[in-house]
Formats: sequence, C-alpha cells, structure tokens
Amino acid sequence: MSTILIGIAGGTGFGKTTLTRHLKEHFGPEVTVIGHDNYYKRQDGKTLEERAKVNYDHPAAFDTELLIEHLKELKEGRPIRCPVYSYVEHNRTEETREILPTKVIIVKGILIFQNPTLRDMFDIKIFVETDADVRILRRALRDVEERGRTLQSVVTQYLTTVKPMHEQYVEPSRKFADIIVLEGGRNLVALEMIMQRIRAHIDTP
Ligand SMILES: Nc1ncnc2c1ncn2[C@@H]1O[C@H](COP(=O)(O)OP(=O)(O)O)[C@@H](O)[C@H]1O
Ligand SMILES: Nc1ccn([C@@H]2O[C@H](COP(=O)(O)O)[C@@H](O)[C@H]2O)c(=O)n1
Repeated sequence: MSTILIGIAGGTGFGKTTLTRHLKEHFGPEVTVIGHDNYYKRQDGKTLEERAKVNYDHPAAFDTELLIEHLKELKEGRPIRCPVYSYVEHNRTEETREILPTKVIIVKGILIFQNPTLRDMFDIKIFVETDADVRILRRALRDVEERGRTLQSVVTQYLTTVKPMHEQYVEPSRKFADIIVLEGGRNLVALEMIMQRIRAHIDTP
C-alpha cells in the first residue's frame, strides 16, 4: 500500500481543524487524521497554573521526534498508539488512541512546516490562511467555549506567546507550502480540489 502524507498547517484559528474535519467526514476510515497538538510534551510535575503559562506556540513545546517516528511506522504499514491531549489540563492524558495505517494520512498543526525533517515527509503541503482579526476572535470564542479558558487568559496568552511565536515561526513556514487555502474552513472550491486529489490516490491500486 502506498501512503501519502498531507500536511495542513497555518496559525491558530486559521481553520485547519475545520478543513480537516470536512475531509474526514467525507472519506471516513479511508483517511487518518493526526494532530501535532497530540504530541505536546508532558508537563508532569508542574501545577495547573504553571502548565497554563507554558509557551505552547514554540517548537520546543512539541515532541516532534515521536510524531516523526509514528508517521514512519504508519508509512511502513504498522499501527501506532497516538497520545491524547487535554487543553483543559494543559497536559497529555494517560490515554492513547490506536491509529491504523491508511493510504492517506493528514497531519495538522501550527508548526508542522517549521521542522525540516517533518516538513520533508509531506507529499502535499497545504497552508490555511485567514485575516488576523477574524482568527483571534474565533480563537477567543473557541477557547472559552471548548478549552475551559477565560477571555482574560486568552488575551494575555495571545499577546505574550501566540502572536510573537506566530510571527517568528508560523508565518515564515508559509513559504514551504504547495497550496495556500484562503478562508480554510469554508473554502468549498479548495476543499473540492483537495478531495479530488485524495480520491485519485485512494482509487489508485
Ligand atoms: N470560515 C469560517 N467561518 C466561521 N467560523 C469558522 C470558519 N472556519 C473556522 N471557523 C471557526 O473558527 C474556530 C477556529 O477554527 P479551527 O478550524 O478550529 O482553526 P484551527 O484548527 O486552525 O485553530 C472554530 O470554532 C471554527 O468553528
Ligand atoms: N495547553 C495548551 C496547548 C496549546 N494551546 C494553544 O493551541 C494552539 C494550537 O491549536 P490550534 O487548534 O489553535 O491550531 C496554539 O496556538 C497554543 O497556544 C493552548 O492554548 N493550551
């Protein structure tokens, strides 16, 4: 079985998860989705308050080596156990999730094109983009509704780590993309083109 790896990158709130969800809903078990966020390093030994202050937008926050290892395993046709992450606890949980090898593997994350080894593994690199004001508003709503945050904490985190790391690491990785998708979450033309490419690969014996 030949496997293609598709990377979906872009800053927080750009619409990566929304685009990926559409693809997963369309292809079901034929496509596997893995988040770089699942590979955030453990923060054991710190209090919740200390864990909340970690810079989660810096490349050093991720165990990218483990993700690379897991992607190699999947490409070799072997299943992996993917870590499960909790944004509420700011830590990996004790759980892992079995992921079976499929012909198409999608990896999403803010910094997946920043690490050269990981970046070079992707057959297709997609960067999703949305205006900064729209995405911060979306992130604020999402973090309060789904990730157990206060509005004040979202604003503080955005100004102290998210924005500077975006400028230093995420935005410069845009130039490595093969395709830029504007309004990622709801760009139906782009979605259809990506679906056609995935379908062509799945249908190739
Ligand atoms: N085109 C869009 N219009 C309105 N809301 C959107 C759109 N795309 C995404 N969203 C919302 O914005 C929030 C962030 O999008 P998400 O896909 O989670 O971004 P990312 O994974 O890049 O951080 C989510 O709550 C999502 O429902
Ligand atoms: N404990 C954590 C871990 C990560 N984050 C933020 O998540 C963002 C990446 O996820 P997206 O779905 O938004 O791409 C990143 O910007 C981190 O700041 C967090 O807030 N808390």
